[in-house]
Amino acid sequence: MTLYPEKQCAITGAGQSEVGRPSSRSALQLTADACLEAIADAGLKPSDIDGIATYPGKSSEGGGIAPVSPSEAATVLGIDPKWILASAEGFSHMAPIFNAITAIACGLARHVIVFRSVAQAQARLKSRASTLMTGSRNRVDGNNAWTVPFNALSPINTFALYAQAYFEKYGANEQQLGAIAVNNRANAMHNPNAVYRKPLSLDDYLASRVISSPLRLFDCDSHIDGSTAIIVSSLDAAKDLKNPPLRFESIGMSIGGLWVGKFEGDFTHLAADKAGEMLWSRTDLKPADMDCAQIYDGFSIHVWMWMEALGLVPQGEACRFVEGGRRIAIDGELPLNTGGGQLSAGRFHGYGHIHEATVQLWGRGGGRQVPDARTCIVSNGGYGYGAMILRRD
Ligand SMILES: CC(=O)SCCNC(=O)CCNC(=O)[C@H](O)C(C)(C)COP(=O)(O)OP(=O)(O)OC[C@H]1O[C@@H](n2cnc3c(N)ncnc32)[C@H](O)[C@@H]1OP(=O)(O)O
Repeated sequence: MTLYPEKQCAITGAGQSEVGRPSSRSALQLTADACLEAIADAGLKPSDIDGIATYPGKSSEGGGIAPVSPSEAATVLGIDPKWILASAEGFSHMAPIFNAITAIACGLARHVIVFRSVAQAQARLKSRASTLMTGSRNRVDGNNAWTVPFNALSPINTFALYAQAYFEKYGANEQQLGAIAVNNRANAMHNPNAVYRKPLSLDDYLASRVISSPLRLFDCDSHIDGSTAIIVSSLDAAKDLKNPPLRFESIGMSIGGLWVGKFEGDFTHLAADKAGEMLWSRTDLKPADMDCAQIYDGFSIHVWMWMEALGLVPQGEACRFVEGGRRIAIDGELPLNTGGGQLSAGRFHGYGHIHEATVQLWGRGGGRQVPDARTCIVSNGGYGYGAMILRRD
């Protein structure tokens, strides 16, 4: 019999700090704000939390990408966790959540707090180079050795290649890509925590500066300071809490394929399709059963590639599906990135998407609420890949 650890777990609380460009609060203060809000949202006390995890763990490289460790957070929260995940690299930014699920299913914890903090806006004030792939170093290694020597100093240079290849293979155009940015911004206007809330038209998009052809300013996510936290609880422990549990219906993960591997030389795919295959193999639900979708958007092109990898649309069809924005709007057939995504709400490394899934499933979306949303698919990552389906019964 197949065991599905995720089906024994649920999200029971969520919190998000203020989001700044930059914030006047330190990364640790922002983390405490988000975590305390999530704990209170679940109807728990800090002493109830017995596990803690973050992505990717504290980084000594600076750049504000991983400014707070689980032990620092545990200290300011006054919690005494029995299960701690100090470094969670691997299959995407969802790695600490999937690890928390495993720990809970094994009986090592009942309520795990998972947080993601970023201080990239503060870091950029100190050094414009801080968010380049080289950081402040003059040597690179690992995966960056495949790109940096060819002058691809920022992820945008890599993903611009993907966008160009997609345009050429599937006959897509910039108006279709612009539909992602315009849709996200329309939704962000109803999200008080989004960093960009000024109206954005397709003409504004087309008039914006090209950063790395064909990607423009509004195709890029934006560096921020902030923190998001969720509480992952055992289903058993979730039953008597404040919020209806948001069950993990299924999870999927994969890694590889960006630099070398299956799709080497094919810039129209991500290896995210393996995460999609795993996701759908663990549920009876189908893509058409999704009430909304929070799809990773480090750059707008990620959305097309993720939609196809998850089977939400056939390969090569995402560009036409999103065109004009009607089908992906809040009242469309697949409401997409309902909180503004990273393009308009800020670069939370996918944790904004997870937070927005909880907003929708708990009916907290106000002007951006999808009526009676009960299922939400969330995807995360552009180098390693994670996906999940959350549902409210
Ligand atoms: C797997 C992955 O996730 S890969 C994705 C990785 N993501 C990235 O690498 C981040 C990509 N984004 C960037 O590098 C930067 O945002 C850039 C290059 C697009 C823009 O940076 P800069 O040219 O330095 O612009 P700068 O940050 O000075 O901003 C100037 C103004 O432009 C506007 N602006 C900047 N970035 C954005 C954006 N992404 N969206 C909308 N408006 C923006 C804002 O009005 C900003 O003013 P503000 O600071 O008051 O908000």
